[in-house]
Amino acid sequence: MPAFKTLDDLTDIAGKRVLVRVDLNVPVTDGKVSDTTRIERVAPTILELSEKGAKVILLAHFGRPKGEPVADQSLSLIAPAVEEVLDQRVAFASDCIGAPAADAIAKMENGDILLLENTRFHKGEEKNEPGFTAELAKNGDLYVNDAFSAAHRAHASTEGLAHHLPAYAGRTMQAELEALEKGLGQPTRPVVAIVGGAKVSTKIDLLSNLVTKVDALVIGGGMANTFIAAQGINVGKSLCEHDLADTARSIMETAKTAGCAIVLPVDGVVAREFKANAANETVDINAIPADAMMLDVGPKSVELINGWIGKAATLVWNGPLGAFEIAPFDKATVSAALHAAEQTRAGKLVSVAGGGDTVSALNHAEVADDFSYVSTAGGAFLEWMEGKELPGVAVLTKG
Ligand SMILES: Nc1ncnc2c1ncn2[C@@H]1O[C@H](COP(=O)(O)OP(=O)(O)OP(=O)(O)O)[C@@H](O)[C@H]1O
Ligand SMILES: O=C(O)[C@H](O)COP(=O)(O)O
Repeated sequence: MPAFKTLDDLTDIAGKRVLVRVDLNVPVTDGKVSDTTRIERVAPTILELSEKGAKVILLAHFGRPKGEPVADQSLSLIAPAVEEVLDQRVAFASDCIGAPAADAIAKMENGDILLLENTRFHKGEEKNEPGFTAELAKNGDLYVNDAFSAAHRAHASTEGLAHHLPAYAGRTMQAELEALEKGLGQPTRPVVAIVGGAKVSTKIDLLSNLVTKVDALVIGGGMANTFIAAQGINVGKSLCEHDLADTARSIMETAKTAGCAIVLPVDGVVAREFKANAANETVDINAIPADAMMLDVGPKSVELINGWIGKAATLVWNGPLGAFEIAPFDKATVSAALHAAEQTRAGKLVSVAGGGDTVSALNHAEVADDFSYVSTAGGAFLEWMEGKELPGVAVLTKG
């Protein structure tokens, strides 16, 4: 375990302004939070600080707004869900720096909770700009980072602030690292990783290292399309990063050298519209129509994937196999989740899954409680798995 200060070291904090970085990047459907797991996980830290009389000021990002305010990425949309989970009033400030933040903080009483607007509405956040970080730091006396799932980002609110204020790990940060170390510190082989989802460009690079650590890498979801296209197969209108074809090919080469099997879909469920119950058909991977998109892996692929889950002693999973939010494109994810849960219950598998939507998919399949461990982190979890130093964790250990 990294040596950092925790909430146990924060005793006399009544009246102190504590900036708490949390991850509120939660799944939203039709404007409503569809999975509150990430909020539930940070609730203990928020409530403990509030009970100790601190003024609890929440910092978070939501989506990828590129340094400009975007209405549907405002944290005001998430605030009601935070209030509901905490069962406490949560005030909201329309900016994370400047007068809106300062005014809202000035009104706080001891124990109050305030949520500041999306940190990514400012370019300085992702650039970890000293000027922006100093503006954020003005609003606090202490800094607590409880956003393990954003700890792979060296941003102002996840890394920079720890250089300005006395810094502490929150309860979830602590618990995630302990649980991952326990479950995956020395994994029993064979280790099978499933990587799917939609964040292709930010996750694909991680795979070249991951294939040297695991025995098989199953690629599904939007991630698979880039690999399929890299083999010269037409993926029609599927989510695909064609300019990452070389990266995909090089990952497959690295995997071959490392003796890691790469498992790609052999069939897919395609549709012309990205919506629930869209007309769909199951096709061979070589027969994706030019005007259609693959929204789920097909039944033959599911059989293949479940076979690999059956062979695994340890399963590491980030990213759904399809667009599980819209029926019937949840079938592959649900089937693999049920199989992994069954193997885990039978004591044959250590199953660790992580990621905002991945957790939501496991909840949808009603098996989250059957997995050995469910992390809130997706990208951060994969980077941890690679053995990479996470900037948001490393900075907390610097004293
Ligand atoms: N074939 C596909 N086409 C389009 N979208 C897909 C496809 N397969 C999965 N997805 C989408 O991927 C999204 C989840 O991907 P993502 O990489 O964000 O996973 P995650 O578990 O949330 O990880 P993280 O916590 O790192 O964000 C879901 O919204 C799902 O609809
Ligand atoms: O959802 C996540 O994995 C974290 O909140 C990080 O989000 P990001 O990939 O947009 O940095």
